[in-house]
Amino acid sequence: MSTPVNLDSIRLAPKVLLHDHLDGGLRPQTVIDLAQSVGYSELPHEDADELGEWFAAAADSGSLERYLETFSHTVAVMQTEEALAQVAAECVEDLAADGVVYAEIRYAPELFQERGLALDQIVQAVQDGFRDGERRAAAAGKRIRIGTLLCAMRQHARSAEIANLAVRYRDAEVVGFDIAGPEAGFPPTRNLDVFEYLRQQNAHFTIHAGEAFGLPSIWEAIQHCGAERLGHGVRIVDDIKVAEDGMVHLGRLASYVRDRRIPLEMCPSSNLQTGAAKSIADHPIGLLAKLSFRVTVNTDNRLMSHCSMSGEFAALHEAFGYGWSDMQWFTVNAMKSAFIGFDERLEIINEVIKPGYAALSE
Ligand SMILES: O=c1[nH]cnc2c1ncn2[C@@H]1O[C@H](CO)[C@@H](O)[C@H]1O
Ligand SMILES: [Zn+2]
Repeated sequence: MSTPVNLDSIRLAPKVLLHDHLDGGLRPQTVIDLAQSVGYSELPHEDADELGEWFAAAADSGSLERYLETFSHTVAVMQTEEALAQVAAECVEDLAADGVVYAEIRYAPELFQERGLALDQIVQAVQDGFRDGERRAAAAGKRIRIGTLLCAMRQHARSAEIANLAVRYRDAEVVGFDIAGPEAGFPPTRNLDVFEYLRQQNAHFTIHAGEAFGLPSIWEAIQHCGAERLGHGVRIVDDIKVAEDGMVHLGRLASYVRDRRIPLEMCPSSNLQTGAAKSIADHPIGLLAKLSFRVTVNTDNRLMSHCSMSGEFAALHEAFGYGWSDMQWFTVNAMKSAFIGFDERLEIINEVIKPGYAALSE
């Protein structure tokens, strides 16, 4: 008999996470502890529960720009190598405890130079933390692997440097590049030379697009920049018409995204907070999954959106009735879309994901 689907059983299912920000996933207590050790006194609360609630409420603003303001606190306490390594190791522990077996975690190295760290020191500290977290998870009986994505901030002008950093560390589990930050006013085409460089290096990249801004941003990300995946990409629904009789018509861009199997890194809870969707039940993920786009489910920022991979799956189960086979589909979609090698992806699908779901749905 199949295991009933609930938050506890979903935590046992193997899950794959492609879109999660390191500086958006700290434990509230760690924010407090690090603030104390680095002498940061601007936190709005000194109690972990209250601080956690504050982040979720402050990020619940209906605007991406205001959502992003909350990162000033997490970024402020991550300015030393020790802090970066601790946050990275705890991130892995938390994901492993939630049943995540493979995750790509992203962050922008340029944000952690307020106290003079060099970009290389930042990347090395985070990589050390991830390896430490993988070992701690293994000691607790959990198998997890972490790939790193380096982000450049759209509003800054350092993307060439960061892309170069990503390429230099690609043999040390930095698996790709991304651009993040406010979308309106900062089109991805500001970085065309950087994307050309990455393609010439045979390097992988995704782009935050179609979250706060619509189709032009998605079109530029794919057709001008050559993004392999879309961070969010929710607004692709603007190119899909569903008639009253249920007939669906895909515009040329939506057709291209579906035909080319371009992965959508969807983050339902985060989208409710930035105003990209009204409720989980209204979230375009339902339609896009039904139309067999290559949809993946992600957390974006576990602290700000007060969420987890299991929590996202549980919310989708409630809104759309998804069961184990749907969750396996999302998970295999994500694993196929990861930036690690084909043989490694296949191994995780066959050795971990399929047996994991088979055990739950038997
Ligand atoms: O959903 C998002 N859209 C755009 N930018 C984001 C989102 N979440 C986080 N960041 C930005 O990415 C930086 C690097 O991790 C964060 O500091 C935050 O400013
Ligand atoms: Zn994001």
